[in-house]
Amino acid sequence: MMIKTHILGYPRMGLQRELKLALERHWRGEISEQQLEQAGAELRQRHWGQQRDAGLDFVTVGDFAYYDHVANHIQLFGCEPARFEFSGQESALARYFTLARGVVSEQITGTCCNHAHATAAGKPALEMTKWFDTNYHYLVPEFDHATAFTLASGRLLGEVAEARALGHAVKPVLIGPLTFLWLGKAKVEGFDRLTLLEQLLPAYVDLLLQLKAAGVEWVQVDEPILGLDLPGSWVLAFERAYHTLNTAQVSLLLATYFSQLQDNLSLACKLPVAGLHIDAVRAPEELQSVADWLPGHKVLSVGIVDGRNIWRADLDKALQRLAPLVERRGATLWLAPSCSLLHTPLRLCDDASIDPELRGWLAGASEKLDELRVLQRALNEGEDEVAGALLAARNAITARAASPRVRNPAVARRVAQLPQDADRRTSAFAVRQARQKQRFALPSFPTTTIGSFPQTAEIRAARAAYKRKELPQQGYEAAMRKEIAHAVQQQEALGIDVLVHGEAERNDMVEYFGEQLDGFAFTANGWVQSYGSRCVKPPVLFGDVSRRAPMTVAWTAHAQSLTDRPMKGMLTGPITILQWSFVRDDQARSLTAEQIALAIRDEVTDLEAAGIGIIQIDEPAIREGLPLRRARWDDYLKWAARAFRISASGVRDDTQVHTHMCYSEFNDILPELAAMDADVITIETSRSDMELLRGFGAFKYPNEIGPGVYDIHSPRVPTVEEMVRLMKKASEVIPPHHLWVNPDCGLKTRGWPETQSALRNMVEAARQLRAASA
Ligand SMILES: CN1c2c(nc(N)[nH]c2=O)NC[C@@H]1CNc1ccc(C(=O)N[C@@H](CCC(=O)N[C@@H](CCC(=O)N[C@@H](CCC(=O)O)C(=O)O)C(=O)O)C(=O)O)cc1
Ligand SMILES: N[C@@H](CCS)C(=O)O
Ligand SMILES: [Zn+2]
Repeated sequence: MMIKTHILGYPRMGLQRELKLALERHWRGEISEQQLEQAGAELRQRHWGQQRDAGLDFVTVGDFAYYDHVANHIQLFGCEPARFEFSGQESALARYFTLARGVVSEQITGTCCNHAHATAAGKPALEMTKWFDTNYHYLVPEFDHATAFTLASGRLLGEVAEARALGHAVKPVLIGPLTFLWLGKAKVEGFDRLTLLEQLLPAYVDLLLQLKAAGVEWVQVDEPILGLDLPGSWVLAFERAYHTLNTAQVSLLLATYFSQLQDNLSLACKLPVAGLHIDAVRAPEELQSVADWLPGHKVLSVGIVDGRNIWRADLDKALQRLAPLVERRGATLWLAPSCSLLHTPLRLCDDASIDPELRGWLAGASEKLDELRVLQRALNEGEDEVAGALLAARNAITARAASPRVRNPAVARRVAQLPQDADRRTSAFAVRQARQKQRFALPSFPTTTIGSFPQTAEIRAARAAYKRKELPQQGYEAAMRKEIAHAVQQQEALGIDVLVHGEAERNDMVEYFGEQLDGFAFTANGWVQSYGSRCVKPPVLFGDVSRRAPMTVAWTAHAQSLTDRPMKGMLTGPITILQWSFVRDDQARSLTAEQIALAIRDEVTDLEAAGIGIIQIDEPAIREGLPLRRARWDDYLKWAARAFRISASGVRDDTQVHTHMCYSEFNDILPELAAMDADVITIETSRSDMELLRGFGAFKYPNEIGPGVYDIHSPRVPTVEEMVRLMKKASEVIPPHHLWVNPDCGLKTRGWPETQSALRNMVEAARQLRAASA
């Protein structure tokens, strides 16, 4: 009996973000396609080597992407949207980057977010959206009646050959046909993309046959949508689809992850595939049922190591859970992380920013490979053979559980003693609104921005020099104050009503707060891809959270001292901090959220005491945190809204609380957004042409709203007319005296030239709206 190990996918960027650097150099024209391909090949080779060295039975091929793996499938199956009008002369890689980044017709110099969403005469990139409940964004395939599929790219087969030439046993990974169609978007209203399945399947069969001819035995086919509440027609389509794929006679490992199979469990077990992978971390309760239902000759791949978090695995517990399966299934049992390791940092064991004690509690992707190896050897050779490794893991788990660093009795007391009404403002919105109108005397259609201004190369370089200790603290702070003064001066010159300090001092909105809160640690190289070449370093939330000292007050008060206009304090909310961090798994997320909320509440009240009258608490990740299964929504939304209210409710009636949300659909959670009771909500709406606001109007959203009037993802400067048009559209569904005028989101990925021009037009649009409504 030999139990096998494998992974569903591995991080792509490299420890020093080598792929990001190579990509951005290529986009700037500094290195050729060939040089970029060379950098990609080196990373793949290194990462496959790590998988082999860890004793995995296969290396996984097809998880690598120069931008996004969904985009890879668009090329693989030849369904690049016709609207890009490729001439046929472009290289495949050039077309790929055009899909990903669009074509900007008006080239404006300055930093760019690397992704052009909407351009007037250029070609908008494919839309980006969240990959299930992660902070990874994929490129959305576009489907219509004319979409056709064919096996069009040799890249995957090329990578398979590359890995085999290096002597690896290879298991390619594909997104399954149903998940691929589900993730796409119908370009024509009413078009049912499921109708494309029959045409898509032959392309998959073609590919599987070629993989087989290339010597491949197993292919992993990811169908994570089996963990969603699917319409009946999609559920029914699975059987048909997999009967067709089975004709290629390759062993298929159907991979599900992130959620519970529930109603789809027996379907997943019955499909004509050779094996099934399940996420035993997110759905531990289903392991037994799957083991019962899955025929004994099929492989059961158990996702036993958490692929979504960075805690060292409890190997004793894992072995206990696996023991009955080993007895029953023997060699048809495989072990794996719960999902692709794309969502974890590559390596943490030697990260210089984390102290050795804490480091011993963590496992990045490469350490998770080692955990799999220990489990495999314990089961195949006996626990004695890995007694040392098991003991080390046990000691780490015990040390973490017993560590005084994890518990702070003062935090526990404060949470326990929190009055029930700590999440309520003193007065109802109407009373607050009247007091705030009196205090700020803002014009109708007041203008503001969402917080960040361009993170220029100079800002990043100053921070890098400060971190390397080449620039003393004083020098760094002086440089940031200069940036703030510049931002204030720009906004005053433009005539914006409510100013922001610009967030120059923040590396990332979540990492910045994590660095300043007790209970968090932060990494030097714990990068995780967010989209394309953009990465984040999620902080590690390991213990009870509390605020050591005010975090933003000095910067905000300084900014306020430079202007007579209201300066908006800028904070990140508890749910977004929770969602974009690696969070402790030893207590409920709701409790952790409450602790963060209290820390933010202290900052809010300190800002108020420092004379800041308007405070924004960003919650862009509130929707992303929604459980994938609807039955679990209510519980989450209840505690998430309460955590937000706790953070926001310590202030007077005449202090105005804003919140901001982006990257999401909100219409299905409007009552809960209203229950957050922010005085003003600014939201991303321009890409939906204000359609998103219809829901807010129909629901009679009670408080004030700033619907974004322009998409900040593009350097394109919006015209006054189009912003006036959007606001007029907004006025049809929202009472005009409730409306604010602002961009969709922060401007950190933009350059100053286009920012100035866009905001100038935005202020002029507000002026025209006021004149028209006077
Ligand atoms: C709003 N979004 C965010 C999400 N998640 C977050 N955690 N934060 C977000 O803001 N999710 C949804 C969206 C979209 N996602 C992103 C994610 C990432 C970026 C982005 O621009 N990332 C930057 C890295 C940001 C950062 O941490 N910067 C640091 C380090 C800068 C650096 O690379 N320094 C160099 C030296 C530079 C020099 O010398 O000039 C170095 O250390 O080598 C900092 O500012 O200090 C990225 O580049 O990927 C955007 C949207
Ligand atoms: N205040 C943040 C919100 C991003 S969602 C910013 O402006 O970048
Ligand atoms: Zn935003």
